[in-house]
Amino acid sequence: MANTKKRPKIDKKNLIIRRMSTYLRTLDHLQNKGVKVISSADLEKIDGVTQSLVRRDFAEFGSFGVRGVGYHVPELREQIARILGSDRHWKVALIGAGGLGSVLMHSASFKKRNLEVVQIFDHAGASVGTSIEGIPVHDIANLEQELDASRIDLAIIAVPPPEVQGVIDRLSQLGVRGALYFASRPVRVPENMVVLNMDITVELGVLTYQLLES
Ligand SMILES: NC(=O)c1ccc[n+]([C@@H]2O[C@H](COP(=O)([O-])OP(=O)(O)OC[C@H]3O[C@@H](n4cnc5c(N)ncnc54)[C@H](O)[C@@H]3O)[C@@H](O)[C@H]2O)c1
Repeated sequence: MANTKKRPKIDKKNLIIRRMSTYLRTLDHLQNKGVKVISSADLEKIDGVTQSLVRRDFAEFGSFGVRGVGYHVPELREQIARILGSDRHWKVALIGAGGLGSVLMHSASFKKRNLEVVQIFDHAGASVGTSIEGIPVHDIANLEQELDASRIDLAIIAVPPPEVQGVIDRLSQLGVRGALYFASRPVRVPENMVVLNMDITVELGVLTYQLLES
């Protein structure tokens, strides 16, 4: 039997932060190109949102921009960076220095958001004893002895899927408050942590939902 239940609109409040992060990426790009002022119409063209949604998103956090003039790029960039916490310095532990971990270490993404990897852990026998971008790779067996929980704000977890939960639980015990992992599987999130997942299968589900709606 066909499901007649109304399908909720996808733009729920929890997506605002995600869009704010997207606007910040755009503003970085515009600032690098020397653009000084933009309108919500410009953001609409670049980020695929409506002008009214841009304005509503900003209104959640205060009043930005000047009516009839638009948004001053450096100022708006600074305001959004402050909202997202990207204006402060975050210390990161990278767990898993294989293919993805190495790519992330060499990418500009961390620097763009003021993230600094200060410790790296992997399995003995893999890259332990080497260093990436000048950061030595430590043995995950010694995590409890060597992870400096007072210095680490969050962890990036790039280990094989079956290993992710164990790593999250150990980080939680050590008092690490946040983690991002990439495996395509759910995890139990400890109460003292914020855990996010980047998974292409999830994004594809969101995309196909939106295609059904459009
Ligand atoms: N979301 C995506 O689009 C995407 C893309 C690529 C990979 N991934 C996921 O990212 C993760 C890493 O993938 P990869 O290609 O870098 O794999 P990889 O096998 O190249 O690297 C994994 C690394 O983790 C280390 N490791 C294994 N168990 C560990 C543990 N308990 N503690 C610390 N280190 C450990 C291994 O020694 C290895 O160096 C996987 O979960 C994979 O599914 C996701």
